[in-house]
Amino acid sequence: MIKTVDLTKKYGDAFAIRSIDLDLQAGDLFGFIGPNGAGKTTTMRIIATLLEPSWGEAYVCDYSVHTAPKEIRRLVGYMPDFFGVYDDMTVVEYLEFFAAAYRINGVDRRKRVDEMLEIVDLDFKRDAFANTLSRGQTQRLGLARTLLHDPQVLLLDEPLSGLDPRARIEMRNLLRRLGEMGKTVIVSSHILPELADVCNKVGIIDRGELKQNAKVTEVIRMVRQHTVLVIQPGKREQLERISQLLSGHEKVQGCEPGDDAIRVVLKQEVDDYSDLPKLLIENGVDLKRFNEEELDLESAFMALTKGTSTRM
Ligand SMILES: Nc1ncnc2c1ncn2[C@@H]1O[C@H](COP(=O)(O)OP(=O)(O)OP(=O)(O)O)[C@@H](O)[C@H]1O
Repeated sequence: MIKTVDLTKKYGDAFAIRSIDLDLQAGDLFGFIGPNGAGKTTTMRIIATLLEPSWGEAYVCDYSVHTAPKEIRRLVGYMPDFFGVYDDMTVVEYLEFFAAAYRINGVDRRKRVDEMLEIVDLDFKRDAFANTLSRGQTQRLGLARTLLHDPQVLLLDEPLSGLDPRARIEMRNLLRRLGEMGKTVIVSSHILPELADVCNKVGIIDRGELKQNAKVTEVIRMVRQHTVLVIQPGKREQLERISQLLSGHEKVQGCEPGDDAIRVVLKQEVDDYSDLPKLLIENGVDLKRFNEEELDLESAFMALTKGTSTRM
Protein backbone atom coordinates (compact mmCIF):
# COMPACT_ATOMS: atom_id res chain seq x y z
CA MET A 1 0.00 0.00 0.00
CA ILE A 2 2.81 2.41 0.98
CA LYS A 3 6.37 1.67 0.03
CA THR A 4 9.43 3.88 0.16
CA VAL A 5 12.87 2.91 -1.07
CA ASP A 6 16.00 4.87 -0.16
CA LEU A 7 13.82 7.94 0.30
CA THR A 8 16.03 10.95 0.90
CA LYS A 9 15.54 14.71 1.18
CA LYS A 10 18.37 17.16 1.49
CA TYR A 11 18.26 20.88 2.16
CA GLY A 12 21.66 22.21 1.09
CA ASP A 13 24.15 19.90 2.78
CA ALA A 14 21.77 18.82 5.52
CA PHE A 15 19.72 15.65 5.32
CA ALA A 16 16.10 16.11 6.46
CA ILE A 17 15.59 12.38 5.88
CA ARG A 18 18.12 9.82 4.76
CA SER A 19 17.40 6.53 3.02
CA ILE A 20 14.00 5.75 4.56
CA ASP A 21 12.58 2.32 3.66
CA LEU A 22 8.98 1.62 4.60
CA ASP A 23 6.62 -1.15 3.56
CA LEU A 24 3.04 -0.92 4.85
CA GLN A 25 0.00 -3.01 3.95
CA ALA A 26 -3.76 -2.39 4.05
CA GLY A 27 -4.99 -2.16 7.65
CA ASP A 28 -1.54 -1.29 9.00
CA LEU A 29 -1.49 1.45 11.59
CA PHE A 30 2.06 2.69 11.61
CA GLY A 31 3.26 4.87 14.48
CA PHE A 32 5.96 7.18 13.16
CA ILE A 33 7.82 8.32 16.22
CA GLY A 34 10.64 10.79 16.60
CA PRO A 35 11.76 13.94 18.36
CA ASN A 36 11.11 17.36 16.87
CA GLY A 37 12.92 17.87 13.60
CA ALA A 38 13.51 14.14 13.09
CA GLY A 39 11.96 14.06 9.61
CA LYS A 40 8.40 12.80 10.14
CA THR A 41 6.64 15.67 8.39
CA THR A 42 9.12 15.59 5.52
CA THR A 43 8.49 11.88 4.91
CA MET A 44 4.72 12.29 5.04
CA ARG A 45 4.72 15.31 2.77
CA ILE A 46 6.75 13.42 0.18
CA ILE A 47 4.31 10.47 0.28
CA ALA A 48 1.44 12.98 -0.03
CA THR A 49 3.22 14.39 -3.15
CA LEU A 50 3.49 17.84 -1.54
CA LEU A 51 7.28 17.75 -1.53
CA GLU A 52 9.74 16.20 -3.96
CA PRO A 53 12.42 13.86 -2.65
CA SER A 54 16.07 14.55 -3.51
CA TRP A 55 16.29 10.92 -4.51
CA GLY A 56 14.69 7.57 -3.76
CA GLU A 57 11.17 6.36 -4.38
CA ALA A 58 7.80 6.49 -2.66
CA TYR A 59 4.85 4.46 -3.91
CA VAL A 60 1.20 4.46 -2.91
CA CYS A 61 -0.69 1.46 -4.27
CA ASP A 62 2.20 0.98 -6.72
CA TYR A 63 1.90 4.54 -8.06
CA SER A 64 5.16 6.45 -7.90
CA VAL A 65 5.28 10.00 -6.51
CA HIS A 66 7.51 10.86 -9.47
CA THR A 67 5.25 9.66 -12.26
CA ALA A 68 1.70 9.49 -10.87
CA PRO A 69 1.15 12.27 -8.29
CA LYS A 70 -2.47 12.85 -9.39
CA GLU A 71 -3.45 9.23 -8.82
CA ILE A 72 -1.73 9.31 -5.43
CA ARG A 73 -3.60 12.43 -4.34
CA ARG A 74 -6.88 10.64 -4.94
CA LEU A 75 -5.76 7.78 -2.70
CA VAL A 76 -4.22 9.79 0.11
CA GLY A 77 -5.67 11.93 2.89
CA TYR A 78 -3.09 14.16 4.59
CA MET A 79 -3.78 15.94 7.83
CA PRO A 80 -1.05 18.47 8.68
CA ASP A 81 -0.08 19.21 12.27
CA PHE A 82 -1.59 22.68 12.05
CA PHE A 83 -4.44 23.72 9.85
CA GLY A 84 -6.77 26.67 9.86
CA VAL A 85 -10.54 26.65 10.08
CA TYR A 86 -12.56 29.50 8.67
CA ASP A 87 -14.07 31.78 11.28
CA ASP A 88 -17.38 32.35 9.60
CA MET A 89 -18.29 28.75 8.74
CA THR A 90 -20.20 26.21 10.74
CA VAL A 91 -18.89 22.66 11.03
CA VAL A 92 -21.30 21.43 8.35
CA GLU A 93 -20.50 24.32 6.02
CA TYR A 94 -16.78 23.70 6.47
CA LEU A 95 -17.07 20.04 5.49
CA GLU A 96 -19.46 20.81 2.62
CA PHE A 97 -16.98 23.36 1.31
CA PHE A 98 -14.22 20.75 1.15
CA ALA A 99 -16.58 18.07 -0.17
CA ALA A 100 -17.39 20.45 -3.02
CA ALA A 101 -13.66 20.89 -3.64
CA TYR A 102 -13.45 17.10 -4.00
CA ARG A 103 -16.36 17.35 -6.47
CA ILE A 104 -18.74 15.45 -4.24
CA ASN A 105 -22.07 16.95 -5.32
CA GLY A 106 -25.83 16.83 -4.86
CA VAL A 107 -27.37 14.55 -2.24
CA ASP A 108 -24.11 12.61 -1.98
CA ARG A 109 -22.42 15.63 -0.46
CA ARG A 110 -24.80 16.00 2.49
CA LYS A 111 -24.81 12.22 2.99
CA ARG A 112 -21.02 12.06 2.99
CA VAL A 113 -20.70 14.99 5.40
CA ASP A 114 -23.22 13.36 7.76
CA GLU A 115 -21.29 10.08 7.63
CA MET A 116 -18.04 11.87 8.48
CA LEU A 117 -19.64 13.72 11.40
CA GLU A 118 -20.85 10.39 12.70
CA ILE A 119 -17.42 8.72 12.35
CA VAL A 120 -15.60 11.49 14.22
CA ASP A 121 -18.48 11.92 16.68
CA LEU A 122 -19.05 15.58 15.96
CA ASP A 123 -22.68 15.58 14.89
CA PHE A 124 -23.67 17.43 18.06
CA LYS A 125 -21.51 20.35 16.90
CA ARG A 126 -22.71 20.41 13.31
CA ASP A 127 -24.17 23.94 13.53
CA ALA A 128 -21.44 25.41 15.75
CA PHE A 129 -18.95 27.81 14.21
CA ALA A 130 -15.74 25.93 13.43
CA ASN A 131 -13.57 28.43 15.32
CA THR A 132 -15.50 27.79 18.56
CA LEU A 133 -14.47 24.12 18.74
CA SER A 134 -12.02 22.82 21.34
CA ARG A 135 -8.60 21.61 20.20
CA GLY A 136 -9.76 17.96 20.31
CA GLN A 137 -12.92 18.75 18.36
CA THR A 138 -10.91 20.76 15.83
CA GLN A 139 -8.57 17.80 15.33
CA ARG A 140 -11.60 15.54 14.77
CA LEU A 141 -13.01 18.03 12.29
CA GLY A 142 -9.64 17.98 10.50
CA LEU A 143 -9.81 14.21 10.37
CA ALA A 144 -13.36 14.32 8.99
CA ARG A 145 -12.14 16.67 6.28
CA THR A 146 -9.23 14.32 5.50
CA LEU A 147 -11.64 11.38 5.19
CA LEU A 148 -14.14 13.11 2.89
CA HIS A 149 -12.91 11.62 -0.38
CA ASP A 150 -12.64 8.16 1.23
CA PRO A 151 -8.87 7.87 0.91
CA GLN A 152 -7.29 4.45 1.24
CA VAL A 153 -4.19 5.88 2.87
CA LEU A 154 -4.12 8.39 5.71
CA LEU A 155 -1.13 10.46 6.73
CA LEU A 156 -1.81 12.12 10.06
CA ASP A 157 0.80 14.50 11.41
CA GLU A 158 0.73 14.65 15.21
CA PRO A 159 -3.07 14.35 15.57
CA LEU A 160 -2.73 13.82 19.33
CA SER A 161 -0.61 16.84 20.06
CA GLY A 162 -2.13 19.42 22.35
CA LEU A 163 -5.07 17.21 23.31
CA ASP A 164 -6.20 16.70 26.89
CA PRO A 165 -6.27 13.08 28.20
CA ARG A 166 -9.92 12.54 27.32
CA ALA A 167 -9.54 13.90 23.78
CA ARG A 168 -6.47 11.70 23.37
CA ILE A 169 -8.45 8.59 24.24
CA GLU A 170 -11.18 9.59 21.78
CA MET A 171 -8.66 10.23 19.01
CA ARG A 172 -6.91 6.92 19.70
CA ASN A 173 -10.24 5.09 19.46
CA LEU A 174 -10.82 6.84 16.18
CA LEU A 175 -7.43 5.72 14.88
CA ARG A 176 -8.24 2.12 15.81
CA ARG A 177 -11.49 2.43 13.92
CA LEU A 178 -9.67 3.60 10.80
CA GLY A 179 -7.41 0.53 10.96
CA GLU A 180 -10.49 -1.68 11.30
CA MET A 181 -11.93 0.02 8.20
CA GLY A 182 -8.88 -1.36 6.33
CA LYS A 183 -7.17 2.00 5.79
CA THR A 184 -3.41 2.22 5.87
CA VAL A 185 -2.52 4.89 8.40
CA ILE A 186 0.74 6.64 9.19
CA VAL A 187 0.38 8.61 12.37
CA SER A 188 3.25 10.64 13.76
CA SER A 189 4.07 11.58 17.30
CA HIS A 190 7.07 12.43 19.40
CA ILE A 191 5.79 10.24 22.23
CA LEU A 192 6.10 6.49 21.70
CA PRO A 193 3.87 5.17 24.50
CA GLU A 194 0.88 7.21 23.36
CA LEU A 195 0.78 5.32 20.06
CA ALA A 196 2.18 1.94 20.97
CA ASP A 197 -1.10 0.38 22.05
CA VAL A 198 -2.94 1.64 18.97
CA CYS A 199 -0.43 0.86 16.23
CA ASN A 200 0.54 -2.59 15.02
CA LYS A 201 3.88 -1.31 13.73
CA VAL A 202 6.18 1.48 14.78
CA GLY A 203 9.14 3.22 13.20
CA ILE A 204 11.50 5.30 15.26
CA ILE A 205 13.14 8.11 13.34
CA ASP A 206 15.94 10.24 14.65
CA ARG A 207 17.88 12.92 12.77
CA GLY A 208 16.43 11.76 9.47
CA GLU A 209 17.27 8.09 9.94
CA LEU A 210 14.92 5.25 10.67
CA LYS A 211 16.39 3.51 13.71
CA GLN A 212 13.84 0.76 14.14
CA ASN A 213 10.93 -0.31 12.02
CA ALA A 214 9.02 -3.31 13.27
CA LYS A 215 6.18 -4.57 15.40
CA VAL A 216 5.97 -2.84 18.77
CA THR A 217 7.05 -5.95 20.70
CA GLU A 218 10.02 -6.51 18.38
CA VAL A 219 11.21 -2.94 18.83
CA ILE A 220 11.32 -3.45 22.56
CA ARG A 221 13.17 -6.73 22.19
CA MET A 222 15.73 -5.18 19.85
CA VAL A 223 16.41 -2.31 22.21
CA ARG A 224 16.86 -4.51 25.23
CA GLN A 225 20.32 -5.99 25.08
CA HIS A 226 20.42 -7.55 28.51
CA THR A 227 17.78 -9.47 30.41
CA VAL A 228 17.11 -7.83 33.74
CA LEU A 229 15.60 -9.87 36.58
CA VAL A 230 13.70 -8.37 39.46
CA ILE A 231 13.99 -10.52 42.56
CA GLN A 232 12.09 -9.81 45.76
CA PRO A 233 12.67 -12.00 48.83
CA GLY A 234 10.01 -12.69 51.47
CA LYS A 235 12.14 -10.86 54.05
CA ARG A 236 14.11 -7.69 53.28
CA GLU A 237 17.13 -8.97 55.25
CA GLN A 238 17.65 -11.55 52.51
CA LEU A 239 18.48 -8.90 49.88
CA GLU A 240 22.09 -8.99 51.05
CA ARG A 241 22.17 -12.77 50.73
CA ILE A 242 20.85 -12.65 47.16
CA SER A 243 23.46 -10.09 46.26
CA GLN A 244 26.23 -12.31 47.73
CA LEU A 245 25.00 -15.38 45.86
CA LEU A 246 24.57 -13.73 42.48
CA SER A 247 27.26 -11.04 42.33
CA GLY A 248 30.05 -13.32 41.21
CA HIS A 249 27.84 -15.71 39.21
CA GLU A 250 28.99 -16.53 35.68
CA LYS A 251 25.67 -15.45 34.16
CA VAL A 252 25.38 -12.18 36.06
CA GLN A 253 26.81 -8.87 34.99
CA GLY A 254 25.75 -6.90 38.04
CA CYS A 255 23.31 -6.52 40.91
CA GLU A 256 21.51 -3.33 41.93
CA PRO A 257 19.82 -3.68 45.34
CA GLY A 258 16.72 -1.53 45.92
CA ASP A 259 14.44 -1.00 48.92
CA ASP A 260 12.62 -4.32 48.80
CA ALA A 261 13.87 -5.97 45.60
CA ILE A 262 17.09 -6.36 43.69
CA ARG A 263 17.67 -5.83 39.96
CA VAL A 264 19.98 -8.42 38.48
CA VAL A 265 21.42 -7.61 35.05
CA LEU A 266 22.39 -10.77 33.18
CA LYS A 267 25.26 -10.99 30.73
CA GLN A 268 24.27 -10.23 27.16
CA GLU A 269 24.44 -13.76 25.80
CA VAL A 270 22.39 -15.33 28.62
CA ASP A 271 18.84 -16.36 27.81
CA ASP A 272 18.42 -19.41 30.08
CA TYR A 273 18.55 -18.45 33.75
CA SER A 274 16.44 -21.29 35.14
CA ASP A 275 19.25 -22.34 37.52
CA LEU A 276 19.18 -19.01 39.39
CA PRO A 277 15.92 -19.41 41.34
CA LYS A 278 17.02 -22.93 42.24
CA LEU A 279 20.32 -21.63 43.55
CA LEU A 280 18.57 -19.02 45.70
CA ILE A 281 16.02 -21.45 47.12
CA GLU A 282 18.69 -24.05 47.91
CA ASN A 283 20.52 -21.38 49.85
CA GLY A 284 17.52 -20.60 51.99
CA VAL A 285 16.14 -17.56 50.16
CA ASP A 286 12.41 -17.30 50.34
CA LEU A 287 11.27 -15.89 46.97
CA LYS A 288 8.29 -13.57 46.86
CA ARG A 289 8.89 -12.39 43.31
CA PHE A 290 11.22 -13.49 40.51
CA ASN A 291 10.54 -12.08 37.08
CA GLU A 292 12.00 -10.36 34.04
CA GLU A 293 11.79 -6.61 34.14
CA GLU A 294 9.66 -5.28 31.32
CA LEU A 295 11.20 -2.52 29.29
CA ASP A 296 8.74 0.29 29.06
CA LEU A 297 8.33 2.05 25.74
CA GLU A 298 9.52 5.37 27.07
CA SER A 299 12.89 3.82 27.96
CA ALA A 300 13.07 2.06 24.60
CA PHE A 301 12.52 5.36 22.85
CA MET A 302 15.09 7.18 24.96
CA ALA A 303 17.63 4.42 24.31
CA LEU A 304 17.09 4.65 20.57
CA THR A 305 17.21 8.42 20.34
CA LYS A 306 20.04 8.82 22.81
CA GLY A 307 21.43 12.33 22.99
CA THR A 308 18.52 13.96 21.19
CA SER A 309 15.99 14.00 23.98
CA THR A 310 16.81 17.60 24.82
CA ARG A 311 15.42 18.57 21.44
CA MET A 312 12.04 17.04 22.14
N1 LIG B 1 12.14 24.03 3.99
C1 LIG B 1 13.16 23.61 4.74
N2 LIG B 1 14.38 24.12 4.59
C2 LIG B 1 15.44 23.70 5.34
N3 LIG B 1 15.35 22.71 6.27
C3 LIG B 1 14.16 22.16 6.46
C4 LIG B 1 12.99 22.55 5.71
N4 LIG B 1 11.94 21.80 6.11
C5 LIG B 1 12.42 20.97 7.08
N5 LIG B 1 13.74 21.18 7.28
C6 LIG B 1 14.59 20.46 8.24
O1 LIG B 1 14.44 19.08 8.03
C7 LIG B 1 14.47 18.38 9.27
C8 LIG B 1 13.23 17.50 9.41
O2 LIG B 1 12.08 18.33 9.60
P1 LIG B 1 10.61 17.74 9.78
O3 LIG B 1 9.67 18.91 9.80
O4 LIG B 1 10.38 16.69 8.77
O5 LIG B 1 10.69 17.07 11.21
P2 LIG B 1 9.54 16.47 12.13
O6 LIG B 1 10.02 15.16 12.60
O7 LIG B 1 8.24 16.51 11.42
O8 LIG B 1 9.52 17.50 13.32
P3 LIG B 1 8.30 18.08 14.25
O9 LIG B 1 7.95 17.00 15.19
O10 LIG B 1 8.95 19.24 14.92
O11 LIG B 1 7.19 18.49 13.31
C9 LIG B 1 14.60 19.43 10.36
O12 LIG B 1 15.96 19.51 10.72
C10 LIG B 1 14.15 20.70 9.68
O13 LIG B 1 14.80 21.82 10.23
